Amino acid sequence: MTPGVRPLIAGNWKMHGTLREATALAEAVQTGAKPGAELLVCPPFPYLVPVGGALAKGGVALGGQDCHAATKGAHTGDVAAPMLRDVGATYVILGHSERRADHGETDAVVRAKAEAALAAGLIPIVCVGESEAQRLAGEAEPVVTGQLAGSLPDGFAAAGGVVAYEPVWAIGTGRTPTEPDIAAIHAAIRGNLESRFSEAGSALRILYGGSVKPGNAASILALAHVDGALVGGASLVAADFLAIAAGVPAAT
Ligand SMILES: O=C[C@H](O)COP(=O)(O)O
Repeated sequence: MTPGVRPLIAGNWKMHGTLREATALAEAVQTGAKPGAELLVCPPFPYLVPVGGALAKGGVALGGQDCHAATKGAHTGDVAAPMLRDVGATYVILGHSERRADHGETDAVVRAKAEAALAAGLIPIVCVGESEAQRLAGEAEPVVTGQLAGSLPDGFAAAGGVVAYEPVWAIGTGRTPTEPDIAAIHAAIRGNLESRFSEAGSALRILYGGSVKPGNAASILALAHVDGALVGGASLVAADFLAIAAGVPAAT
């Protein structure tokens, strides 16, 4: 955890759930939210408005899982950043490895989307992370710093942008890097952010994602430069998501 930085626990619901399940989950998260970490949920697009309604009492932020780089136009099936802002989202996840893999999103595409998010007043959560082959080849750090260089727009730090480190091989697998390995990559990300954005880079939040569960969250969140978590599967169960948030070190 970075001193003085409010941690962020973000739930990426991916392509899961029904309308009824989404609103019930949002209500349960809001009811159980405790002071401490900032909480964020990112439902599928069709559920943004009802989930936003379920969160109307405040205390839990709403985010999208992607946006287009353009503000409007002939882009069938896509959603523009101003539309997300219009329905109450304040964050948007960008460059998730599933988007990079399923939709061929390059660093340049992610950067363009992040610029659109910033222009719309959304805080981008830009995801980076190495494949298993890259880790085994000892390339995790250069892969991640290369993705940062290509994906982060210049206005990222001024807007309080968030980086999420998600090793691709740890997503949904129940496997995680060792804590020293997580700490090493987060330290490298911090160094990269400071070298590009100077002092502002010291306060940006760096989330860890990849098989975060109630049982491993507290020790991961206690690591230096781990300022929260991007949670997939465990964010679909309110009790688990809230237990992860409860693992944030008390001193922060
Ligand atoms: O965005 C979230 C990540 O992809 C992590 O997913 P997971 O917690 O199911 O491993």
